[in-house]
Amino acid sequence: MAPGDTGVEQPRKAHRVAKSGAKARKRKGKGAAGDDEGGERKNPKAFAFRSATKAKRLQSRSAEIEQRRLHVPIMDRSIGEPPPFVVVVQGPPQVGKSLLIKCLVKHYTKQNLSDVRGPITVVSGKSRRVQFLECPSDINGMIDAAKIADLALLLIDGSYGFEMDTFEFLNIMQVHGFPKVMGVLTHLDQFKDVKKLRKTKQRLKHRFWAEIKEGAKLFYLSGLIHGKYTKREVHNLARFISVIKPIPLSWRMAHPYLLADRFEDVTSSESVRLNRKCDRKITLYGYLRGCNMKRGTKVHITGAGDFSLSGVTSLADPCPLPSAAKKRGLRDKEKLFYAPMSGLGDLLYDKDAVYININDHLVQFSNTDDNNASKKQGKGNDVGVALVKTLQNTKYSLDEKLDQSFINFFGRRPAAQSEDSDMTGTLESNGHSSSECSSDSEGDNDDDIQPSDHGVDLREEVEFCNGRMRRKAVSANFQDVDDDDEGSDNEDDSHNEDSDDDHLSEGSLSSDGSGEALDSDDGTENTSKWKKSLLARTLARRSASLMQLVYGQASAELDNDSGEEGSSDEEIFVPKGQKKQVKNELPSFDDIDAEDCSKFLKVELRDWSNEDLIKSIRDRFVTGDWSKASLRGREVDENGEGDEEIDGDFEDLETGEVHKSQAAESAAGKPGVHKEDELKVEELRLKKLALKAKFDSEYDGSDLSGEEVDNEKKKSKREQSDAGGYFDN
Ligand SMILES: Nc1nc2c(ncn2[C@@H]2O[C@H](COP(=O)(O)OP(=O)(O)OP(=O)(O)O)[C@@H](O)[C@H]2O)c(=O)[nH]1
Repeated sequence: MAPGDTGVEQPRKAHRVAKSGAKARKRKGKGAAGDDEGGERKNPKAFAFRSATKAKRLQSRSAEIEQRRLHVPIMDRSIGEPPPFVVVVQGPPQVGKSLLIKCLVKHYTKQNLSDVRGPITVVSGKSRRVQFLECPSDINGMIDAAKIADLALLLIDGSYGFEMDTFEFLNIMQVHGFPKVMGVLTHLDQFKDVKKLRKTKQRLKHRFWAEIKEGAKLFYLSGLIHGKYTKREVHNLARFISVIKPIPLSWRMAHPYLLADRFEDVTSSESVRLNRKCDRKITLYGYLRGCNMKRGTKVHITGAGDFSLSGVTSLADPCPLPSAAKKRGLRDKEKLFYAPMSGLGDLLYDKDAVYININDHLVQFSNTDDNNASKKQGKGNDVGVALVKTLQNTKYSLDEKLDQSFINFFGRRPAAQSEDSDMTGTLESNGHSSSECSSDSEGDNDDDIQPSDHGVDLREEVEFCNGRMRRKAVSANFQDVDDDDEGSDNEDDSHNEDSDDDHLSEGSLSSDGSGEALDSDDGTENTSKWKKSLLARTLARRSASLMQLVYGQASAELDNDSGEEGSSDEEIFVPKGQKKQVKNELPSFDDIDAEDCSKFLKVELRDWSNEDLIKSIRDRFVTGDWSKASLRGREVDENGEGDEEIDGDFEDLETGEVHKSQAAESAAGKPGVHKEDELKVEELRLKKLALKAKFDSEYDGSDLSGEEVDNEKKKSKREQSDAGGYFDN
């Protein structure tokens, strides 16, 4: 029977303070320390600094703490669970990006990923999720990835060295707010010599530090075991990824953005059937980052433009944190990953449907079976069967294909051929053969490599290595012995006059290959030299203007245009407003498509700091001289542009003021001079009208008949007589 059941409360023992043992000793120790503190307070001189260096260090430390305290605090506006941490895996082609993501996913989730497609979300800890994204190897993909990266893993092929892709990505990241960056060296198993490996590691590390910062993290993946990176190395890397703290970037925190991990076309099939090119409705799914997104706001989809948002809905978290996930039953496993594009995941609850995902490798497609069968048949494959199968597989008819195709009259990339020829040139001049290119950067140089503090001299070297084009990034400060020797040999042949700092950039064989004379002014421009080749390549990619190819330079046309404008005789035949159109070839602000504000239109703006320009419009305001403007209006009138009488006397009904017209006032002053002017103008006008009539009589389709001309003449005479009467008064 339990004692509580008796209903009588047992008396509890009072606590007795221990007088001996560990606790008592501890208590005693505390007391002694207190005495010491007291002693320190009693005799402060005894505890003063004895070393000046130590004092300085302590002072600077306290100053640093104080400064940090004074910094503007960063507001954390996130509500609830934070969205997954975006890890962008970037590197040149075939460096091992997909393999690294697969290994990391395996480490976190114990799942084998067959294909890396789209963002992959995994739970990396009790309160942390990570979203892996493979960065495409093209510039546009890099720009998109840099915008959302919280951590960038820069993969570098250790056996080859740095490639231009890495530097391009670093540069792009600098523009979009630099996230955390970690380097990962791969392909290190291709080194046979341990000493060489050590030297290369050291060299690449210092090069990496010079580019990012002293002490930046660089991981080494020493090789593959069963086609995967070693568990230990992946484990270490995963731990670093799990503990890294993202840098809060103010711009990102103030703007809502979303990395879509799934999208669906929800356009009704009927409207698609009626018009294949109809406006589609797309639903995008993803974790919202930054701040809240409002309905009706415009969203920019990278690479597609601006669109209006018709609605935002919050859905259940597809990859909840272990703490937040509610188990529905014992059979419910914790979902530790979410990768709909890669075919990972099971059940998916949507706004209006539930999806069951089955991994691609578990699904038996009849198509795949056919392919396998045809593969098995090998060379003895029946041609007829293959032909029929290809016909069955045809997606578009010939007409549709013809509709989509275009005929290329002129080469779209005229510089591409030259680029290729330059590449071969580079290959020859460098003397690298495809077999040796993987190990050409190694040497037995024992000198210590010192990272430079300022701009690093960088040049691009295009090579063909293992059957593919690679853009090696070579820098003067971090070159090894082999490269130095070869480089100096080549340079001795061709460039003898180069200075220490500039010889590498001068001797560089960039991919644009135009033999451009690079600036050799000072070391500060060194970092931007490689970007020139980037610009040249972009320009080369730009399609040629058909107009320019047929009619020559546009500048000549412009000259002609301006010449035509000068001739006053022909002005008369230009329809009203047409001249203006020709002049304003550039679109004005009114023409800008409000829907797509992502397009940048070059609009000619006037320089309003110019005094003369300001004076020229002064009279257009209420405070200006309106009498002049009215005169101007009349002149225009007299030139045959309009019939309305603008000027004249009028009385301001509000103030009761009577305004006299300029003409009337001037008539009172100097009537003779004005009369002469008027006559001259009238003469000119008649002359022009006569010319116009002559022109009209020559062409049948003219709008102005002879009768109209007569009417015009009569009208002008009447006006003249009116004016005369006016002056006579
Ligand atoms: N020997 C060796 N091979 C590696 C290493 N890392 C990757 N590979 C191999 O390199 C090849 C390319 O790997 P991927 O992961 O497909 O490279 P990737 O960067 O995703 O390639 P792309 O997506 O085409 O840009 C694979 O066959 C890998 O097995 C490494 O450290 N050592």
